[in-house]
Amino acid sequence: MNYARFLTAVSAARKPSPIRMLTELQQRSPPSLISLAGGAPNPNTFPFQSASITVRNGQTVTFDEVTMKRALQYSASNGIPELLTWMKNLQKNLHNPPTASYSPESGQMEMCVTTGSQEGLCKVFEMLVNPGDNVLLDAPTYSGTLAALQPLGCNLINVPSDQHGMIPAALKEVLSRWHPSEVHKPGSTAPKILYTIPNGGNPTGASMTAERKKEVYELARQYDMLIIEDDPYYFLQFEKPWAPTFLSMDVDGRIIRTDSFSKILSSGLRIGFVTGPKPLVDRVVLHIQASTMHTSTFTQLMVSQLLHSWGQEGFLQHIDRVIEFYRKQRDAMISSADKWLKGLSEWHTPSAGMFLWMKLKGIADTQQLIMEKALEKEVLLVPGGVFMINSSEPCPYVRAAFSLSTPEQIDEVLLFSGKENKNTSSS
Ligand SMILES: Cc1ncc(COP(=O)(O)O)c(CNc2cc3ccccc3n(O)c2=O)c1O
Repeated sequence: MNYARFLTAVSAARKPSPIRMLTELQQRSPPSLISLAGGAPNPNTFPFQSASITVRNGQTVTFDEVTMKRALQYSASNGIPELLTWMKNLQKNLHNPPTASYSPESGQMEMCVTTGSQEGLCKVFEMLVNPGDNVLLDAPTYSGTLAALQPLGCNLINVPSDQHGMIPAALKEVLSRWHPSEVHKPGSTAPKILYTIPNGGNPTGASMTAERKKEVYELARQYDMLIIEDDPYYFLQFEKPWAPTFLSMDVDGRIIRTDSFSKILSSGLRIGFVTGPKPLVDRVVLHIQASTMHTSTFTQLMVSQLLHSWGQEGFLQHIDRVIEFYRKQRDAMISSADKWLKGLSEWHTPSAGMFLWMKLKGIADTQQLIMEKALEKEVLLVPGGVFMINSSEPCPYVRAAFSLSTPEQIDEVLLFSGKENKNTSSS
């Protein structure tokens, strides 16, 4: 893979921060090292002394005075070593990426910690997307992705999808405007990246089949595209075996995967990961060096201590409990939709994630219904327009999240939606 062709001029111009390199050198050195280098503050001046966090299973995550001083100090831009190592072992165990054994220049699997996968997405887009670039994605899509991509001045091209994710034949049709042999020609406008949410899609709840992933991957090979696999709902797949990921089939080193702990450990701790070819992940880290410097050391250490005490088995047992919770929530929402919205609305039952994507019949655009009538009744849903590439286009869909409300509250909202739908479509 020639990774240079994918980089923006800004990303290509990034250089290692000398001061960050010194900090990381110091942190890798024995305590006997006397450093007058780093401008790190003296942790003895910090007011925080120790911490003990109670875990629901009765364990505690403890920061004694020595650990607390480390937790409150600067750390490496790519993430604290013990968390990175733990996550790399998990990725290898779950996805067995072909790139794990590649040489660095050939796209060896590399990872970095990011402040939520949102930071990872934002930095990956800013690394790859120039104004005027054609970018492929399946809309409707996560509004945070649109918020990160659209200001870059790129041209978003929608690839049709359905409840099983992106449709490979549709992707082939979109790509037929270009010839594979011409994508490397100077001035070629062929798309270089494709973005998708393969499991429990936001907002549609769609999950991509393994077969479709293989076909999409082969088309990415033909046209030498990178695939951004944004997968925060991977651990919220209700049925096993979990779908094979693009990372698991990445023989070329063309997958950039973003993972998140937000839906399984904590959304407020802001812990995400970018996994991808070393030449590209290293560029994201250079951007982190010059922006946030690193994700909070405190939260990384807190999560790392928990994960090391759980081990992968304990982590996956926790995931099973989380899946059971969201499966019950999903079932409650579907049961209420069947009761109150049959004939008035259309939907597909999601097999992962936390969203139900409903088309309200007889309503051209849900914006007014949601933002005025629903709010009057103290009901909040998301009008589907916010997930579309052109948010001003009328959209008959709403996104309903089954993550926070109780089954009783979900039933109340869908009862309201049914009544409103009847009134609106009969008026
Ligand atoms: C597909 C996809 N990719 C990346 C992210 C970012 O997750 P991170 O790891 O926490 O940074 C997300 C998070 N999605 C949402 C977040 C959110 C936060 C406050 C309020 C509302 C929110 N709604 O509605 C969301 O959908 C996502 O769905």
